[in-house]
Amino acid sequence: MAASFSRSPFTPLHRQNNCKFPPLDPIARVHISTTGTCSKRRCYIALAYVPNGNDENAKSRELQRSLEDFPSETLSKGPLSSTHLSNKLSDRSRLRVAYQGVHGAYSESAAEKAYPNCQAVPCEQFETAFEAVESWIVDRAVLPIENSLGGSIHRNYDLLLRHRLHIVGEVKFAVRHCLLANHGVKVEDLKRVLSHSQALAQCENTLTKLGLVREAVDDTAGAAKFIAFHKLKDVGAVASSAAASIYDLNILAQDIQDDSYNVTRFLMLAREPIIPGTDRPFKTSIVFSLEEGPGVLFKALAVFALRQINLTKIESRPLRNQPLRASNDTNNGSPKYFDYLFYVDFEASMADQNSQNALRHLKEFATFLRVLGSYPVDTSMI
Ligand SMILES: O=C(O)C(=O)C[C@]1(C(=O)O)C=C[C@@H](O)C=C1
Repeated sequence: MAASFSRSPFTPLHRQNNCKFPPLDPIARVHISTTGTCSKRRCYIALAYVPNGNDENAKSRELQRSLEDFPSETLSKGPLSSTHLSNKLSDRSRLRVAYQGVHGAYSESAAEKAYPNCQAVPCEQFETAFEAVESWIVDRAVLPIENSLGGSIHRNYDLLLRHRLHIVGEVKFAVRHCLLANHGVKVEDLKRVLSHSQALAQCENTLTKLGLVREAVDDTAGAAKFIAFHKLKDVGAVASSAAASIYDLNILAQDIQDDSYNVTRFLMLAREPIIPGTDRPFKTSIVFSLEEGPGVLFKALAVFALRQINLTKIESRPLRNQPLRASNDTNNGSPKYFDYLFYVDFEASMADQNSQNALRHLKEFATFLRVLGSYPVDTSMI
């Protein structure tokens, strides 16, 4: 039987016709529906924060978003005003932090590391976490952006651009994977293994040696929950030791990641940027696009090199919704180029004159430039 995990951003897993997944945890699991038709208990959220950008404005104006399984204190018969919402937020002593996955996911632990004593709020998809912050349902989101073994989480790069949240911090989290199975199941009984695609990639060598068929699902803890609920005897899960105890599974093998140093970097996202400082090491994340032409990327990176600004990450992503561009010597049959967005992290604060000069220089020839955030570097030892 193939695990049927939800791919639709708004369909709760347990509502899928062919999935007998258990009901979701009692703790708020945020489902934001654009149609507003799927909620048991519904609360209408007036979006107090209207992001810039025409698309987003249009979407925000719809205003009616249903929220399922949201704590009753925030449910109201009529639409909530922004005043209601901000009062609710200020009443609360604990920061509400959205993460993707279910209880026991690494992202939950990262959220708790980033914001100790927070109330971690599980979300089905990355996009749901972005929307939960934008619509004031939660205060922050903590989402993975890259891993030392598996590389970039491209989806979150794309969502950073599509949404208007600000990066206000980063947190690095050591990921130690276990092979989990139901009690009484031995390694040799296993035929398949479920986990998040990143987790499967991080355990490539071990899983290949064991000859297990890999199946990607939404998150590691969700995989553990699934095999436990269905009492599967020939399917294992790659997840944390915390997930093993939460879902009462046996740990067949520990530290199965390909390298003992397996670190995921998470971004902390908020509606408002923080004021960049110079009192401690800061990092700045930007995204830009360039004209096509020889040496243009070289020129863009030189604005940092010339000022001795160290780059820590560069990622390119396709520029969506933009037709392919023809080369300069346009004639029929001439080559067409893909357009790219370049995401760059550099080690400097936006409060530094040096950074401001670099970005002013880049703006002279970039076709698009946005600062995603300037935030303290996570210098904690892993
Ligand atoms: O599935 C989880 O437990 C997650 O928190 C997601 C996630 C990811 O998206 O990369 C987070 C950390 C690990 O790298 C593996 C998976």
